[in-house]
Amino acid sequence: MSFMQINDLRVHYPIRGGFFNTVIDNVHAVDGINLEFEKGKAYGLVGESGCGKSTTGKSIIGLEKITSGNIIYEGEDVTNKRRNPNSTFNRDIQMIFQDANSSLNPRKRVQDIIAEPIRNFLKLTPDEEKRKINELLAIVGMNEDAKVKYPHEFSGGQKQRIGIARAIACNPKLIIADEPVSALDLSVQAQVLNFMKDIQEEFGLSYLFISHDLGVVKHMCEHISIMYKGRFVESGNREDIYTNPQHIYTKRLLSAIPDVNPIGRDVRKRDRIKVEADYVIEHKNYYDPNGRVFDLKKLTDTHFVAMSAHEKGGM
Ligand SMILES: Nc1ncnc2c1ncn2[C@@H]1O[C@H](COP(=O)(O)OP(=O)(O)OP(=O)(O)O)[C@@H](O)[C@H]1O
Repeated sequence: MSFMQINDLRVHYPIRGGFFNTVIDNVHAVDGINLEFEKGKAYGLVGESGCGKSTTGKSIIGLEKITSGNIIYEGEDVTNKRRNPNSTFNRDIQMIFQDANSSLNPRKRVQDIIAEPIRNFLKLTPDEEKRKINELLAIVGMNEDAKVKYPHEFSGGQKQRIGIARAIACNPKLIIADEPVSALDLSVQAQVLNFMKDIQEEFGLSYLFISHDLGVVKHMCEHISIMYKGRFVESGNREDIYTNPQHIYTKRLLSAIPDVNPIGRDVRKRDRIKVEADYVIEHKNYYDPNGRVFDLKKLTDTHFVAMSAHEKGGM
């Protein structure tokens, strides 16, 4: 049973121009996506730069204005209530960002950064608040000494842990993690990801994990949506997406993952090209009205959009 549903979400940014600076067009950053969140599950959002991943995350939490669509949280339409700082929705849905530097106030000590949501939502006594902050620091594997320090005194991985401590302070249901590890060294990435998995299990958290890295998403998420130009071209569970991708764009993303095992690399590459080619031949009639079989290399963005629209029954 899902606790939150995102229905036909669209976020369009106006493009202004001309002498009177009027709206001449719109960027369809998010263009009709649907998502459902169940307790304790991790959902991945993958796609190349500019496809609309961050806009999706930010619009869910209320940092971007929604053009149309709605967000239903625990049975209630919260689309126009997301910005209310004291709402249950604001407490239960938290976000962590790629750049921990800019999401932690450099002028505040760690204890005040972590205390922010606690003061807003939990109304604890000063002693209870201290205990809570110590507890949270212990959960994210940090020493109590960290409390009186400022963000610049920590490494990237530690800053991300502080951001996570703040995010989990009020027992959220969902954490939207926008590229949380891509600014970190590989070894630190693994530590933070594993730690995020641990707290997911411990607290029954759900994640919306935004990344351009299919390897990271495979490690973290059981359900994955592949995004292209503001739409989902394919959604499914991890096994389906990685072993039996249906959409050519997914196949292309997967084939772009560097293959670390040299044995059989050429065979795998040939197999991938063959599945792409089969797909193209099978679907040639709707993206090529003349019935021509396209050369894979000549496929353009327009074809991908046409294919995804067709798969949704739109063409
Ligand atoms: N405030 C804005 N005004 C106008 N266009 C915007 C705005 N924010 C984002 N866009 C555009 O919306 C599209 C989606 O941007 P978004 O940041 O969501 O992509 P993304 O998939 O998260 O990319 P990346 O992985 O590079 O962060 C892009 O074309 C971007 O240029």
